[in-house]
Amino acid sequence: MSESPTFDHGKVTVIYVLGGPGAGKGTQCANLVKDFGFCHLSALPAGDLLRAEQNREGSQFGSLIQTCIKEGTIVPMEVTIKLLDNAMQAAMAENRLGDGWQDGRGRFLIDGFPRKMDQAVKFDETVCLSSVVLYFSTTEEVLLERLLVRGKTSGREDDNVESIKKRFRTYKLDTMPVIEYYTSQGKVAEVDSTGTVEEVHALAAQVVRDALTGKYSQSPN
Ligand SMILES: Nc1ncnc2c1ncn2[C@@H]1O[C@H](COP(=O)(O)OP(=O)(O)OP(=O)(O)O)[C@@H](O)[C@H]1O
Ligand SMILES: O=c1ccn([C@@H]2O[C@H](COP(=O)(O)O)[C@@H](O)[C@H]2O)c(=O)[nH]1
Repeated sequence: MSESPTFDHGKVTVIYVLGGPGAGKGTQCANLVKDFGFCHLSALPAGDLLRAEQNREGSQFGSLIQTCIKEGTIVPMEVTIKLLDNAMQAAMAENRLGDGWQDGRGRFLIDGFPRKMDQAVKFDETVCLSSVVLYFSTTEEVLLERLLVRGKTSGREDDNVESIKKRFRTYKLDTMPVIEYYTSQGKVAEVDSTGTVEEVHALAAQVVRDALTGKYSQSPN
């Protein structure tokens, strides 16, 4: 028997944001939230939620998350989906004002998720059916260069050549099939993220505008 989702996708718009490690997902999500206004759009970075859980005193998942992040592997879906579901419920409970947040409505950019097919299917079924995947594509050379620059100041345990290679492998093995799956459903909007932050932003903003006006769903939010 299938569970009914926590959120009605006719009221809650979920935009998954995918792309290789260092493609610019976090940078673009932050700019999109600024652009569309905090009241209109909320960004939930899955990796940040996992890092916060890793550092939370008493977390039973701390060392599991730490190992997965260092090894570039995917944390078991139950952990990540629960964190995202909780974060979405907390955002909805804030009773935000503004377009898209009245009467049980909400709009979320879920950054860096789903990374694996099992997560994609489970989240769509049990939390909220997604509207579209905003997919940032570029070359591995560009990704590597950006990550090594970020690694000079990020303090992230996985911004080093060894972990980056593992993350690239996981991306190809686990995440590309997710992108292919949603492509076959006509739900992927690909944005070339090789250009400047501003150039990429202009393209991504159009995808979000389209998603918020119902281009990718039957019931506009
Ligand atoms: N268009 C761009 N041009 C040049 N540098 C960029 C661009 N977009 C992002 N960056 C830089 O590249 C690095 C990676 O960007 P960001 O953290 O947004 O990527 P990400 O896709 O969220 O990465 P991860 O999946 O590893 O969390 C950052 O240092 C960021 O400042
Ligand atoms: O859905 C997810 C998202 C992330 N992870 C793990 O976190 C790291 C870092 O993620 P970033 O998006 O680059 O911040 C990633 O390599 C995975 O190990 C995950 O398991 N599931």
